[in-house]
Amino acid sequence: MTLPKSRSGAEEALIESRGLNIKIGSQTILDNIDFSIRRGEIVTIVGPNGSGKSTFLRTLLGGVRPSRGEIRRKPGLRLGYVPQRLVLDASLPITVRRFLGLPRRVCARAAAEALIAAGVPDIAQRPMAGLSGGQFQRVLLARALLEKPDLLMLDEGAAGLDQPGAAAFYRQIEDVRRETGCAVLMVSHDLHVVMSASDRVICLNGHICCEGTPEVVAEAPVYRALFGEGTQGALALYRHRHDHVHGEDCAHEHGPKEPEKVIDAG
Ligand SMILES: Nc1ncnc2c1ncn2[C@@H]1O[C@H](COP(=O)(O)OP(=O)(O)OP(=O)(O)O)[C@@H](O)[C@H]1O
Repeated sequence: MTLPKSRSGAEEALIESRGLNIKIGSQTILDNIDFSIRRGEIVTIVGPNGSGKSTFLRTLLGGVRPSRGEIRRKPGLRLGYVPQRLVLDASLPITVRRFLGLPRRVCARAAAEALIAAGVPDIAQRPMAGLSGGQFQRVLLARALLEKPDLLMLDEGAAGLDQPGAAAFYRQIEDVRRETGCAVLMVSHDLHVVMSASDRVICLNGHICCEGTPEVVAEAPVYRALFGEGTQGALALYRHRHDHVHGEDCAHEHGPKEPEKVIDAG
């Protein structure tokens, strides 16, 4: 389905979901997800393991069919996707340049530009098997940028990188956003970085627990219940026992009713 033209003149969402419900077998993975993202926004989804983050991205990408609700895309929307993990056969003798041309051939110039935009201009002739974790992630980013995406989606794009590596990766994402104007939707566990690099954060746990600016979400009791206190920027992820009760309007409450101490996110 495509988005209708905006009557208000406000910028249309690139993609949005309304009342989205995803079931796999008899298990409800996601329920009642209302979401939208606009050009130039950086939105991060946080949530404990198994909370439905990847499933949500896959649903937006069209790989998972909603059981209920709808997804609407701006006509002609171009998506770029950096997957959570990609395992290449280490014995496969493939260079970065060749990898970027799979499964669709790309010209040398486009490949070079994508590598520059991803911050690794000099590695085109390097074997994929010899790349560091950070370089590998940037090649995946370059591959997503080849699509010239309106919306770049990253599923834990900085997974496996150390803190400085992850911070540098997210700075690169911000550069890409600034230079191309694309929107960015990312799943991340790097909460300390996320909190500084996002315009908006969505805390997911099968449903949207809270959302808003990083400052607002960091103060929300439900977020604190999920993620606890930070220790030198490395916040522990706790498996969430869903023991909080939402008020009628709490699912989309932007912030706590009473101010609380902001956790140390950084
Ligand atoms: N293809 C599938 N078949 C069965 N169950 C699935 C499938 N895909 C996801 N699930 C289940 O859906 C739930 C959400 O999984 P998902 O990968 O979306 O969570 P996540 O928040 O991205 O987790 P993580 O942080 O560990 O990557 C999990 O309970 C998972 O086991």
